[in-house]
Amino acid sequence: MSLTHTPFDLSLYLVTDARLCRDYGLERTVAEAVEGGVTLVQLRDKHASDAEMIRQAKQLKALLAGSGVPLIINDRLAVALESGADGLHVGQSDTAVQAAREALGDSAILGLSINTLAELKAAPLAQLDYLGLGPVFATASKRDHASPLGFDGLARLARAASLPCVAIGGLDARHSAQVRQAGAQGLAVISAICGQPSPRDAALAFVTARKDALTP
Ligand SMILES: Cc1ncc(COP(=O)(O)OP(=O)(O)O)c(N)n1
Ligand SMILES: Cc1nc(C(=O)O)sc1CCOP(=O)(O)O
Ligand SMILES: [Mg+2]
Repeated sequence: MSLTHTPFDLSLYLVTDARLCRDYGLERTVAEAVEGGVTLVQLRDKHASDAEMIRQAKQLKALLAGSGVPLIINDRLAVALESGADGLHVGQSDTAVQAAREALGDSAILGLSINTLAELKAAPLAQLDYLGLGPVFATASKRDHASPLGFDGLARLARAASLPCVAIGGLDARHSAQVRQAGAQGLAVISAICGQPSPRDAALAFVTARKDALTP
């Protein structure tokens, strides 16, 4: 199947946590992070109702208009459908990929979390646009996360994957080069941006690290 989805760039993928943003607030965090160089945003909120998340998603969609940065919804298919977001990210215990693809259509960006080669083997890759590989390291940002992969485990998964991959879990700008050497296209982060004194500078640090890694 050939998917005709919205273009997206996995280089620096911000996954939000409104509680972690504290006084700075979700919208200001996202706006500044995009100024700093975030290329994709995922609205993730384990506490909000669907209605609240739809409201937040619509606000973020308006804020991102014209930036070229797509908005992805974590877990909730109904929110993705109702809010006009650009896509959905599901985990192994969320809505099945096939059902999500059928509901969202071919233009939506659809991502799946992967922690093991068995999960990768079982994944319906033709229905997907990207894979989230993690956690690379243990992290306080996700309760009951799976076993950390380290860079070797990340490389094993990225090598075996035939889709673009983004690494997630315990990452900061210092890990940019190693993540790319392991074969992932980019880094997905929560706490390295949300709750930082300047989300803009925090995002910029990833961009600088990437440029440094590319400079001979
Ligand atoms: C880019 C990206 N990768 C992985 C995840 C984790 O998804 P999931 O396993 O469903 O866990 P929750 O985020 O729902 O707690 C992600 N959200 N984004
Ligand atoms: C949302 C999420 N998913 C993970 C996975 O392994 O699938 S790790 C994670 C949390 C990432 O947050 P931080 O950048 O603060 O470590
Ligand atoms: Mg999930």
